[in-house]
Amino acid sequence: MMSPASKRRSVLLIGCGNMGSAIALALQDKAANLDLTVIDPDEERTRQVLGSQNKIKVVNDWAGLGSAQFDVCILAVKPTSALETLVDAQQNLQASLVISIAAGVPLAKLQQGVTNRARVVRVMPNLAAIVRKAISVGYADGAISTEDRELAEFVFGAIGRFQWLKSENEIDLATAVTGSGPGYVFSFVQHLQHAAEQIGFSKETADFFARQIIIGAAGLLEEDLRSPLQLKHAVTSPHGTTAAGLAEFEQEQAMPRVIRQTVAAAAARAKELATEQS
Ligand SMILES: NC(=O)C1=CN([C@@H]2O[C@H](COP(=O)(O)OP(=O)(O)OC[C@H]3O[C@@H](n4cnc5c(N)ncnc54)[C@H](O)[C@@H]3O)[C@@H](O)[C@H]2O)C=CC1
Ligand SMILES: O=C(O)[C@@H]1CCC=N1
Repeated sequence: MMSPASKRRSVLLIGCGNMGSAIALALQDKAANLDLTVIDPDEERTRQVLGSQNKIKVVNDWAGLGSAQFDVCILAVKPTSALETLVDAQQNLQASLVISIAAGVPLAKLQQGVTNRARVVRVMPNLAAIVRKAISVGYADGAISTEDRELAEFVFGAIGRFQWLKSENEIDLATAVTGSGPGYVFSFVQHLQHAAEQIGFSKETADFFARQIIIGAAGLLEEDLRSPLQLKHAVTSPHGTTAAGLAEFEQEQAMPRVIRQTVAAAAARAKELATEQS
């Protein structure tokens, strides 16, 4: 079998917002064998975000696609319009692997909008796709072919790391961790910045500090083999400043409870989204 990287394929990306644009730009850079078409009603913003130095074709309605057929379709619209959009696209997706990144929209629902139910995959990436450091998780049912699995791995490999999950339930749970996770981290940075301002630093300095702390810590998590716990111990001198700070931060009713409740609330919302769709 030819590897996904060695065969020329056409890709239709539906929806070019935060995630769609990140995926389109990564595919353009990293997957030279893919011919990319993007459809989004906001053509002007789409052209602006994608820039002009590429071969991506942009259209703003289905008529712009004519009778073109695509090997792969990536569905990157809001969950509420996922099925309706797939139905609209159906005539152009007769031979497509369809990959939906819409949070919470069940596989069974997506399958209602396609002609070949065996060729639908759910993937949950995250916003770090913009810098090609996403973690994406995927789920497909047993009917999916090995070739389609490899194709999905290839496409999402362009934006970072990829892992298959064993059940559809897991993809909704992962959405609350990996999909939403960058949002929790940005909230942490935002509040760290505010705290630095409160003890006297200017907004600009506090912003610089808060960002660099995360960038430095992320670099350690990427390059240093120690566990997060070991790294934490390396920062924390006995009776020192970090120990004093962590004594507040790690109180059971403080950060540990907040993180647990945050992830549980997001997971509950992912489940609700699934029922809203069915
Ligand atoms: N933002 C994030 O961090 C993540 C989002 N997701 C999922 O990705 C999907 C997109 O999210 P975002 O990119 O944040 O949303 P967004 O609102 O930034 O982008 C949606 C895009 O779809 C376009 N659109 C609307 N109707 C359309 C149609 N009928 N045909 C083609 N394009 C249409 C809009 O003009 C917009 O550009 C959602 O389903 C979300 O659950 C998944 C992982 C992470
Ligand atoms: O907040 C959301 O619903 C989407 C899914 C994961 C990240 N953003």
